[in-house]
Amino acid sequence: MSDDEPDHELLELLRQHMQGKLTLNQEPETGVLEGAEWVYDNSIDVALDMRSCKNAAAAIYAQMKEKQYSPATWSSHELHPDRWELGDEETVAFIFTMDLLNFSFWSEKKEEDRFAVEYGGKRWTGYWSLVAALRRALDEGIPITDPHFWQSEDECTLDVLKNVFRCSTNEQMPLLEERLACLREAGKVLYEKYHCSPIKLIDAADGSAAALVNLLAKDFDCFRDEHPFEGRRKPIRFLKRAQILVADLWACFEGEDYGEFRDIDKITMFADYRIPQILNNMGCLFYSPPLEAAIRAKKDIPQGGSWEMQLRACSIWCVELLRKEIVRQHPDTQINAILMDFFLYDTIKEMEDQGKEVAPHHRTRSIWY
Ligand SMILES: Nc1nc2c(c(CN[C@H]3C=C[C@H](O)[C@@H]3O)cn2[C@@H]2O[C@H](COP(=O)(O)O)[C@@H](O)[C@H]2O)c(=O)[nH]1
Repeated sequence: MSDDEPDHELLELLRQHMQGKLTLNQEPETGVLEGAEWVYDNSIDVALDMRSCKNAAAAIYAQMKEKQYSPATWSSHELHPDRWELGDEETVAFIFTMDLLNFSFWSEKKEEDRFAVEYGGKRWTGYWSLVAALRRALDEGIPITDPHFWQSEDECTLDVLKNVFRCSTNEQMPLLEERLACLREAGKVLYEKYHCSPIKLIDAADGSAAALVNLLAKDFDCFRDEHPFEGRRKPIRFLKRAQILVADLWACFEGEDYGEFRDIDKITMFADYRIPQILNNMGCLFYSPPLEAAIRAKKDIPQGGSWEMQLRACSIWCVELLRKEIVRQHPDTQINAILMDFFLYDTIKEMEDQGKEVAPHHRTRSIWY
């Protein structure tokens, strides 16, 4: 083709693009933010206070800077492995197992009677009791992070899991049967689709955080945290444990190797029962009187109900608005929704440890968070 001849192929591509017909290899999206905004726009029992959000954004930024929050903060927690301690493969297996079971630790018992795990000379409750129990099992030679073990109905039994989660009080780890079902399903899916290896699953996402979240939601029932909401055609996607799994990999590996994701900033806050609590405490999130009364009375808030969906979605949207405000005030910041979430979770836990008076978190018993 001589220089003065038009490149018809390029012109055709351009024409298709101008007509919106050209779909370049578009990066995947999880749809979590879109769903959260939709529910926020249609919420009547949960709302945001924009003045408090503006003040909170400045306070969160200042405290995160002061505490130097970064991906490395994750491994600084005593029970979290850093990537060198267990080696890459076992670290990935540990994080996958942890976030497969990372749900519903709250208890109505008094502090001394609630489920707790003794490990490393300390008493661990809540999320940390899970991490401590997994470490203790590995120390005792129980292959609790091995998908082959999870599949075995002879080896990985409810009694074995009761032993893994044994504790010194008379309260059992909540939803133990459901946790066993998660392990069993994950073992089966990993065997059928990923050569029994979480690393093969990560490789299949080809460096995209959104793709990995979508793969987890597509292939594993127990990660498919999406639910219908009043009149909306598509389910609302929270994908909390799928997202926190990607976030924990990113943080533990500090954005390298099995933690390297080019679109990590697409991960949102993780819709659990702690972040709504601290957002409410900060005045950012507030409730209709009946919902406020139900939460303060520690009433059961049914999973999938309108109240619970509004709580989770509006919390995601609130953190997104806080993040945008922080970026507006500090355009060069590395702070993303993951680090904000980690900070908010750690903060509410510190406030509780210090005995600070905070309103209760909402009570929903579910495998999703
Ligand atoms: N949104 C959000 N939810 C989180 C975490 C974590 C722990 N992440 C660690 C990793 C890095 C951070 O720095 C943390 O040290 C647990 N959870 C959820 O909370 C609940 C447990 O509460 P409690 O029973 O009080 O321990 C339960 O639903 C659990 O899934 C988080 O980070 N964000």
